[in-house]
Amino acid sequence: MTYETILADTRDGGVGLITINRPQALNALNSTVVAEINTALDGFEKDAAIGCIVITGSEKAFAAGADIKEMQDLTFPQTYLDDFITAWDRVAGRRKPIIAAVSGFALGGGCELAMMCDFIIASETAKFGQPEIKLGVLPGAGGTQRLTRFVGKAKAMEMCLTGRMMDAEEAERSGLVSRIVPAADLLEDALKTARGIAGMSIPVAMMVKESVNRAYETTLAEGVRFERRVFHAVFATADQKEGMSAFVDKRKPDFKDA
Ligand SMILES: CC(C)=CC(=O)SCCNC(=O)CCNC(=O)[C@H](O)C(C)(C)COP(=O)(O)OP(=O)(O)OC[C@H]1O[C@@H](n2cnc3c(N)ncnc32)[C@H](O)[C@@H]1OP(=O)(O)O
Repeated sequence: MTYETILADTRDGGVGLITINRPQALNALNSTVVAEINTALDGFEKDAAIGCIVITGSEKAFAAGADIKEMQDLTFPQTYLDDFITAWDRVAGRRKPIIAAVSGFALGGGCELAMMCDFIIASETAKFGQPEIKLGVLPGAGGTQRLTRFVGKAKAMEMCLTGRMMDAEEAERSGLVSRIVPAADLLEDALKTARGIAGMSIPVAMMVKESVNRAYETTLAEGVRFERRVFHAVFATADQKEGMSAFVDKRKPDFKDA
């Protein structure tokens, strides 16, 4: 796995890029890769220059799931005592926006990792699926819950019960991915999108992420109340003054993340 910081140019913000790189196993996610992703994310979250993160894989595979060879001999006490898979949840708990740039297979834990990100940009070759049932298990990194929220019960149930894959078009139609781009443009498109987000006020982008995520966790009334409190709070930031002044002055805003 590699990760790098792409520093800000004059207008846009800095982006953290994580590339899953285990080609011999179609980027299957073993515990080392998951630990490396978390280490990279820890660094990006602490780095004030980074405003958005992109996680990607290769053209053939974003990730073909959790590493089956690592899991095959595990016993119940081992999974229970080690709290197997729970380390993956740290991706979903991150505060800075994360984009998944998906080409090729995003299966099992690969699909679950993509769904833990804030949105998915897919190449036209992307294939999503939760095939765990074919291995005699079920999705264990949130797939039954997140897929259902993205695509609804009927499709999620069918995919989890049959292991059928969904292509990029169906995934876009169903609300799993935000956009489809040509495979050759995927990374540049995701990085451009990430740079744009990183060029906003970073604390405000984080508040947007937190507020949208509330929609998944609470009632509409509670969610709207939360949004209203956060909305009032942004008027205490210099970035609100800068953003609105820049609009009135017909110039580009220069956010200070303050
Ligand atoms: C998160 C939790 C709790 C669970 C999971 O994620 S369970 C895993 C879910 N994923 C899968 O079941 C997908 C398994 N992979 C496949 O079905 C196929 O590899 C494929 C359809 C994605 C691609 O098939 P293809 O014929 O193009 O390639 P293969 O020859 O099958 O694979 C190449 C190479 O990669 C190894 N590989 C692929 N996926 C995994 C995986 N998830 N874990 C470990 N290794 C994987 C595959 O064994 C082969 O390696 P060898 O050449 O050494 O046999």
